[in-house]
Amino acid sequence: MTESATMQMNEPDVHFSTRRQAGPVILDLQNISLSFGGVKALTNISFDVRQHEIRAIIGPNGAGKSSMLNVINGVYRPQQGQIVYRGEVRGNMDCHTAAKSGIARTFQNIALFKGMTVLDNIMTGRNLKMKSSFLMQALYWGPARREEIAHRIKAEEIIDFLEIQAIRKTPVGRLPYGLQKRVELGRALAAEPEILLLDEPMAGMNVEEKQDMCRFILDVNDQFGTTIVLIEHDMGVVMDISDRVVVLDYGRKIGDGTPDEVRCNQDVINAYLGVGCA
Ligand SMILES: Nc1ncnc2c1ncn2[C@@H]1O[C@H](COP(=O)(O)OP(=O)(O)OP(=O)(O)O)[C@@H](O)[C@H]1O
Repeated sequence: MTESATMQMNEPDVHFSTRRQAGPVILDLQNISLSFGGVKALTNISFDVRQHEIRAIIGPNGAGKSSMLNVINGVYRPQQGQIVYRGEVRGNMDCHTAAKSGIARTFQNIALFKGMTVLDNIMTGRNLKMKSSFLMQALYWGPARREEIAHRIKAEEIIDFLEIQAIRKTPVGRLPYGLQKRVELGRALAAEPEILLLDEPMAGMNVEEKQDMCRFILDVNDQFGTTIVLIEHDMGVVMDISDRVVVLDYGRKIGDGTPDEVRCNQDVINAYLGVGCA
């Protein structure tokens, strides 16, 4: 554990302008730079995420938001900088290890098994929690059977929580887009993550679907205590549900603060928002 990280973990709770009580820093991104050949996707980006907060990443197309999520969940390895997670400097971590350590995510384009039912898709989110060997699972024998039942109960709890009982046996490919997004959230929740990364959870949704998704995100945060990092282009949603917002533009950080602070930041207005806070 680094000295600075230790100090951060011991910091008292912080109360943001909105309703939540945020805890100590759980994730600290320090001077992250990432390039793809000559393309600089991220340049010297630093920001932190506190336990139990909802942290938004916003910015124009190509700003580096998805790349940042991919750095956090180990898909991309930055050429520079370091990540401190739960007080420890994280070495080279692949996405499997990141998932095992409590980081789950959803994707900009839905990544579900379209031919499988809602229940089976959510069950795939339990894979990392399964302890039985492949052989025991194949034979569906003894402990494997008991384990499978326990995982199914957990999946059913998530289905109840997300109010999708009526479609639990429906193949995902037959569902409207908004419900598919909800199932994808369910699959991520099935891993019981400590940090949930949501890449444009409201994209392509109508107003009613967005309201539902907002409610579920707030409920996940509130009832499970899950820390949430989300990318979203709907500024009404971002300003409404986030505790703090980090703003990227051309791979650089141009703003960081509460929704009110970011809304009134002239660099952010010029690069992205267009209109001020007056
Ligand atoms: N795998 C990759 N290979 C090469 N270039 C990439 C790769 N991934 C991202 N980039 C480039 O990095 C930059 C940042 O892209 P990124 O997708 O992170 O932005 P974004 O803010 O998420 O954009 P959007 O809002 O459009 O999803 C862009 O110039 C993009 O073309």
